[in-house]
Amino acid sequence: MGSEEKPMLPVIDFCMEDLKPGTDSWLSKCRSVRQAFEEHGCFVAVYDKASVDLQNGVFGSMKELFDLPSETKRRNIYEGMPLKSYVGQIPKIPLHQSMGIDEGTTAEGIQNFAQKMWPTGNDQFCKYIFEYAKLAEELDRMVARMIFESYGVLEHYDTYTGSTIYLLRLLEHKAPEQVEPQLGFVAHTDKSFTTILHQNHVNALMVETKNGDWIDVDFSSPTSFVVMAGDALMAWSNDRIKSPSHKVLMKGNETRYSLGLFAFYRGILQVPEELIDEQHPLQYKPFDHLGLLNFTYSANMKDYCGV
Ligand SMILES: O=C(O)CCC(=O)C(=O)O
Ligand SMILES: [Fe+2]
Repeated sequence: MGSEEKPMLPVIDFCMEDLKPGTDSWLSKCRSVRQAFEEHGCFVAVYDKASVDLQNGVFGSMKELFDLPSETKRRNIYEGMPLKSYVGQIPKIPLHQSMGIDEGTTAEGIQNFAQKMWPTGNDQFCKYIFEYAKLAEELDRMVARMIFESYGVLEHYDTYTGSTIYLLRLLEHKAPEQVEPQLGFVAHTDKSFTTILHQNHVNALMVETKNGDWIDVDFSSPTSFVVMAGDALMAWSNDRIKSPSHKVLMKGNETRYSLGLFAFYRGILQVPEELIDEQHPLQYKPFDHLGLLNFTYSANMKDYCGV
């Protein structure tokens, strides 16, 4: 009994009306968030703030973007910064295309990006992407507060959020060319502090567990978001939280659109004293988080700032 059950990520509900700091439900969510991060490095958040109009608008806008000619999409270039630039037509992962939007939660950042793609502007695109980014940012802030609070270092939270910048990545994965599942995006860990993922109804994300199994993540519901720990949260937490390896494996015959909101700290991050003890000796030197943006997906945190 139960042995055939598929492994699943923890699901944490953020929809409650009274989810406010100081309440009992808030404290219990803080504990759930910490536990999910420590056990899996990620979880599915249920967050019902996106209207049907916003959902349709976001995924419709993404289709319009990725349907642009390759020469146009290549205008989104940041020299030496693979996380921000246009990625596409890569022989190893032909189904994958992605675009980064720098300062992706600001109207200006989104408008600058849209200007590169549509020289006469695209108000609809900007409206929907901005509205979505704000909502994902709100969820990220709430999770960040819960992380700081659950480790007893809430006083660092304001400094942290005051210095966060967000990179928004828009991704398209085409259906596989054959019947067999095909890799959409290679296994990697994120370089962010936290990442918020959202997608259309097409599931394809897989996350590696601590014992090396791969879990299929179902977040096909419009109210589901994946919250994932990046390498910077792993280092900040002194390895209490591990950034999980994840990849995209495409099946079926539909195009998948997904969005990743990556939180980066502008400045030096370091392990709080409270998180260092005999069982958890210091693992990382203070590090410049934005410096990680220049690294590729294969960069290793221990090489960057291990003690
Ligand atoms: O498309 C997804 O769900 C995951 C994308 C991802 O892992 C990334 O952009 O870092
Ligand atoms: Fe990722």
